[in-house]
Amino acid sequence: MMNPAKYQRTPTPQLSNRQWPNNFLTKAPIWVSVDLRDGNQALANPMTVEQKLALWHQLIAMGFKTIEIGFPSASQLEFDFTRRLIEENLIPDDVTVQVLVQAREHLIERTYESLQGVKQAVIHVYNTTSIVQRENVFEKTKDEIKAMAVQGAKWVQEYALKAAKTNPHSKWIFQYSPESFSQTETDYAVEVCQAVMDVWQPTPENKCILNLPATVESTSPNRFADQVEYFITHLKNRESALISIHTHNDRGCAVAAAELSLLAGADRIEGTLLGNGERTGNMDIVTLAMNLYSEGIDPELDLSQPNKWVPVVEEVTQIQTHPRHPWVGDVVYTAYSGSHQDAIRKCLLKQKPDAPWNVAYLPIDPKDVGRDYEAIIRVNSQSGKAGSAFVLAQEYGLNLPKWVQLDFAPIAQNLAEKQGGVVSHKDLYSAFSEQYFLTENNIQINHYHLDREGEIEHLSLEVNGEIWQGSGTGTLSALCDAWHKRTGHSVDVIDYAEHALHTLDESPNGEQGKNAQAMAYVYLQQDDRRTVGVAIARDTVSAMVMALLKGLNA
Ligand SMILES: CC(=O)SCCNC(=O)CCNC(=O)[C@H](O)C(C)(C)COP(=O)(O)OP(=O)(O)OC[C@H]1O[C@@H](n2cnc3c(N)ncnc32)[C@H](O)[C@@H]1OP(=O)(O)O
Ligand SMILES: CC(C)C(=O)C(=O)O
Ligand SMILES: [Mg+2]
Repeated sequence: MMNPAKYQRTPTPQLSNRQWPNNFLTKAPIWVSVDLRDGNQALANPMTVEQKLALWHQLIAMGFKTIEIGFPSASQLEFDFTRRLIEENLIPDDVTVQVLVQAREHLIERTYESLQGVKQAVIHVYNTTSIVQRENVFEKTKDEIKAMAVQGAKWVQEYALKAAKTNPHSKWIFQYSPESFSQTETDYAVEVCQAVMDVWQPTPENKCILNLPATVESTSPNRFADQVEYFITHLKNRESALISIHTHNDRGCAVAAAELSLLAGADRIEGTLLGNGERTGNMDIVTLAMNLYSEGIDPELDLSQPNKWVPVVEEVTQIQTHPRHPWVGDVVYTAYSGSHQDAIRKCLLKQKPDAPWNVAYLPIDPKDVGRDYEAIIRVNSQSGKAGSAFVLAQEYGLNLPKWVQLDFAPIAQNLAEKQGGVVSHKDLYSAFSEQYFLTENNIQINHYHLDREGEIEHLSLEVNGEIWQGSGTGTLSALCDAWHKRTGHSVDVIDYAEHALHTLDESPNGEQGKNAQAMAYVYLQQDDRRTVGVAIARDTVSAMVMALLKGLNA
């Protein structure tokens, strides 16, 4: 049985003059991928060294400059992976590796051992400061927990000095996390971090990193931002620390919390690609980076080819990407519903290549992340005329006039209802051509002849072996006249449209060349019936004649 009385709100500081809601983001934060550590520790089957290497290379290719590679003191595999990166010289000069360790001496010692010969590394030490863990896990007072942090900071510093004796060229950067910061009294978190800084004595030129985790997300993003703003504004020597944020997604708001933390003054964000991580995951760097991108901010990560990096992430985590995952899911740029399709089609027609992106229902240009417009609109039973028109235009170059779109809509709808899912482009085109195109089986036109006499055109045409003749102010009206003479029925052309159609033709020597054909559409009124005819032919007149004949016989 559900019982909300069982739960209570995590206390967060009362800010009387909070600033973060007034701020805007203007640049990307310092990104830190923790896929190889936090992401990895959440997997039922942790990554092998080879899988870690595959992901490492991918992260480098995407532009990450700090990568938490693991917990080298935790297992031989983690240790060996660290050694492999160093010994095989796989760490580019502009990339810094980061490693996690508890505030325990033997683990810190082993961590430095794993890093022998590294050019530069972040030693990330943590201990929890949260109320629940102080009371129930560590059974320690606030002062005792602070002492653990101080002791950890001292060991980190001492072992760095020892390492400098054998490897004077290694540069060490110190990072401390008050684990479960978001479930810690914020003034106490400041006190602990201040004590750690007293040990490390960082300066603005040689900063330490203070990483503030929402280890378990337990407040709303605005209250987490309050915690961060309180922390930053109460830290004495803030200019000597980089403020880093590490959120988890228990309430589904890890990205929002990180984004608001940046408004509150944070410099650096830790997270994973697509949000793999403990429980509901770590903060998804892809989502946050793309959020910035969609507001015109350079994310300083290359996320343009999800088709390359998503499979790597899926392979090492054995987790499939949700089709509606923000920015990169399979269907996130696809519209099935009629009014969305209509709006997208109209906006895309108006979108100028160099103008700011201004397309309804598409927050970014799908091409930026390697998506074709072809996949944007898929026709099913929820689609309207615009969906079919878009597909036939994108895939087959047909610019259907609105009256053809309207005429074809029920046919496409019928097909979608019969098939019960998405109608393939091919099926849609077949339905269209079956409905409208004139084929040689229907009618054969052997030749036609046009003569102009002043304003009047005379048309002579052989249809299925019979000669038709008529006159009018143009080819269409001459043809309508010929029809009237033959059948006694009058026909009016309500509308007419034509356009060139470029198709690729294969020449006998195998080379492909462009071939222009003519597409014609006619909209006719015969007695009380309205019909549509469409045709493709070598020249405009033939297309017009054939379209009209098709319309007449529809
Ligand atoms: C929020 C996070 O993501 S934190 C990172 C979590 N990641 C991992 O734990 C993965 C790697 N960890 C491991 O492989 C193992 O935990 C090891 C090898 C590091 C340590 O293993 P063990 O020594 O067997 O201890 P175990 O994991 O059970 O840790 C519990 C002990 O460490 C202490 N401890 C836990 N965290 C810390 C810390 N940050 N600093 C100091 N002590 C700590 C606990 O109080 C407990 O002590 P006790 O044995 O005296 O009761
Ligand atoms: C070790 C820390 C940074 C962590 O992963 C967490 O608190 O979530
Ligand atoms: Mg974490």
